[in-house]
Amino acid sequence: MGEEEKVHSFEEVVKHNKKDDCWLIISGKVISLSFSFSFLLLFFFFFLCTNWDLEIICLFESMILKKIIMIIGDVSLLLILRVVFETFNVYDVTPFLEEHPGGDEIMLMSTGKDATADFKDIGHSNDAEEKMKEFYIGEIDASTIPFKQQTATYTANRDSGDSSKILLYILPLLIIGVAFLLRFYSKQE
Ligand code: HEM
Repeated sequence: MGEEEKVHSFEEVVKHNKKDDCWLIISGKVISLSFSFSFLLLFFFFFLCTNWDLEIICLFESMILKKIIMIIGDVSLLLILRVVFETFNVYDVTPFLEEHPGGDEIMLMSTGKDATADFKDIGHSNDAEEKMKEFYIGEIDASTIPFKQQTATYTANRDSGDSSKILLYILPLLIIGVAFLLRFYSKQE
């Protein structure tokens, strides 16, 4: 690894697209915790429902319904802290071009964009993933990725972002909707 590990801009990375200077962007996994405000709100909603004796929110007469609401509250507590694991790593593969079993041309074609899909589609072995580490020179600053690149070539990342958005916003709304339905029916009983 010739370079010092650092955060690179997208603009800088795409310039390294030649045989004697070749950098690749491949996403990797790091474990970090992120805080979900919507699940915190959800937890407080169910906490109040089950623990406070307020007439307006404590309308669940049935014990089974109360238990269900308590479980949903506990699950939302667990989801307040989310594990996020995606980072865009930069690799200086210049010294490896000649010896790459797939050839140098294919590597050069993967420069200037997110090469994660290219790398994964080949079905590289664990040894290849170990080898990658030798060429790691830092991460890419996500805010420097142009919008077009983010939508066109950062598909894998965008998809995982969409699914986490569904989990973060639609799921709490659905759960609250179900809670109100349960409350409505338990009132009628
Ligand atoms: C740091 C980046 C990369 C490293 C360290 C790497 C390493 C390797 C290694 C060790 C192999 C031998 C087979 C294996 O062990 O899986 C291989 C094969 C191959 N790689 Fe890569 N590779 C990298 C990036 C890429 C990229 C971006 C492409 C673009 C599509 C690519 C395409 C191929 C192909 C086509 C083969 C041949 C597969 C075969 O013949 O079955 N590689 N690579």
